[in-house]
Amino acid sequence: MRYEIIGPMADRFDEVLTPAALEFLVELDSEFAARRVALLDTRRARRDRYATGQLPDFLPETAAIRADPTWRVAPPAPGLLDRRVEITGPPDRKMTVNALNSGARVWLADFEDATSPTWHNVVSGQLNLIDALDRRIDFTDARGKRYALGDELATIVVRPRGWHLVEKGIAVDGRPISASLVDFGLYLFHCARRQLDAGAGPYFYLPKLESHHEARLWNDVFVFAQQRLGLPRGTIRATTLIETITAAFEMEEILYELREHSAGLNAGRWDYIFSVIRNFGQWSDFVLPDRSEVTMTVPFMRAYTELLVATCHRRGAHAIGGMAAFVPSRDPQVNEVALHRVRADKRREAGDGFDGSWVAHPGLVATCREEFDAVLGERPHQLDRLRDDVSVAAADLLAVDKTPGQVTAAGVRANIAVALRYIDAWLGGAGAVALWNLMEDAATAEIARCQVWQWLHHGTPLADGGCVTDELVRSILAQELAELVTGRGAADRERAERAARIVEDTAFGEDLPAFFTTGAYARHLGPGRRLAVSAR
Ligand SMILES: CC(=O)SCCNC(=O)CCNC(=O)[C@H](O)C(C)(C)COP(=O)(O)OP(=O)(O)OC[C@H]1O[C@@H](n2cnc3c(N)ncnc32)[C@H](O)[C@@H]1OP(=O)(O)O
Ligand SMILES: O=CC(=O)O
Ligand SMILES: [Mg+2]
Repeated sequence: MRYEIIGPMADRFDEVLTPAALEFLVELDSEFAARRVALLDTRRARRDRYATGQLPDFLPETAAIRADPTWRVAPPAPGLLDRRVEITGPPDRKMTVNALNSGARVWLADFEDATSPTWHNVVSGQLNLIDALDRRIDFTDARGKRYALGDELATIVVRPRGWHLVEKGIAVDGRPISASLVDFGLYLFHCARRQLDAGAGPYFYLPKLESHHEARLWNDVFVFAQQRLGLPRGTIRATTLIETITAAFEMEEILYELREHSAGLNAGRWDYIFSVIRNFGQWSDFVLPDRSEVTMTVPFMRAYTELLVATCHRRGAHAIGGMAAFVPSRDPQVNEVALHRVRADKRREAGDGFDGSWVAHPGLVATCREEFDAVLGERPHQLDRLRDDVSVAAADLLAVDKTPGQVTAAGVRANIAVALRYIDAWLGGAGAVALWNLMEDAATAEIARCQVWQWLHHGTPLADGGCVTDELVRSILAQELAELVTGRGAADRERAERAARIVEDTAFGEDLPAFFTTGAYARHLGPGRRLAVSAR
């Protein structure tokens, strides 16, 4: 197999893209590429079945795994025992320093939802991780502000991109390589030994899995990679995000597949909501109200998080909470509301038995810590809280029609505005942005554009009169675009127009594309030379 670097080489990229590291990626690709493609086909077939009215259920063929009370996941690895606060964010240079110094126990260095997968972001993110581990990342910015690592740093956990994405910057035999394998492989290759020398290990978060077969693929990747790099089996640890409705039916099986390498499960709420719409959006009893109304306390979300905690603790695995989207604001009143909402979210999670949770911003670390301290005290986790009281049936996970709330004209406009502005930022290289005091990333933007599609598809009535029509959404998009481009130069205006076309293509059409990122990446991001990329 022959590899080729398609992306341009910038300063120090050769330290990441070494011949040995690239050979390792090629080995991973040749071993696992075909299985990845087959699993993506299975995803499509499953979605097609849901389109004909079938609904998911717990799997009969894995009942024995669920019924067997004896198995447990591996004990927590060094640096992952106490995870009461985890901060997330893209591994850009400044945020790497800020996240590691934030006081959180863990930093999720994110190549997925929070990163726009430009070639520069992908390679420089890896470089920043190497530099952070070598303590070579200190710098002074243009304003003269100095960034330097402190003494107490968060444990690094890397989230590679999901199985659906490819990386055009590296071609193997003329085709783009799996983005998951690039992010995982480069980090493991360069940083596993560095992490072990520092008393931790190579740790990962696994995003957007849809089944235990996909967990098995990751486990096989881990076994192969450890053997190839001479790392003892079980060195790698991975927390799996349960952020698709189909994975919620296979939580126990996912832990089982990864049990030698598992570090628990995380309730990835935003992608979870997105996956419900993606899979069942065409059914009228799955129409959701305004995005702001789909909170963690509505019945189908509550069922999923309760099941997640109970499942994890039965198997000795950490249960990690999700992301409240409110970010601090410079406006004191807005800030007070944001902190209050984040506190309520973390209090509920700690009370429900989660062992820790996520924050999006350093200004939220203390709030999350206080709520978990109040429940955990000196204990590093609450794995002993078995939640035998929890009983969740398939119908509870699918009780989307019990979600209270309405669809309003303001909700339609908010979704269009968020989708447009987020995609515009993403095309510009920013994978996470604060919009109207909320953190927006690929997962939250996917909800926004899918809800528009869903409401259009159903001609959903609006609480304030009228209903969602093609005319309405197009006129809102035109207004929002006009507002966005006001005062912009030609290049930025053109980028916003491209973003608007992506919104049209992925939210206003007959069919609902599974992800906006796949098609938008194929057409608009990544290195200049075009490789054939299918928008799966
Ligand atoms: C659905 C999911 O998957 S959730 C997980 C994925 N999403 C994320 O990880 C989003 C993470 N959060 C962020 O990216 C940011 O907080 C944003 C984009 C939402 C807001 O960032 P900003 O607009 O820079 O916020 P703000 O101006 O308040 O930041 C203040 C300081 O905190 C830093 N900061 C903010 N968020 C983070 C973070 N998550 N990690 C590290 N540093 C951060 C900023 O860099 C800035 O640093 P400076 O004072 O040295 O310049
Ligand atoms: O990745 C997290 C989510 O909520 O999506
Ligand atoms: Mg997600």
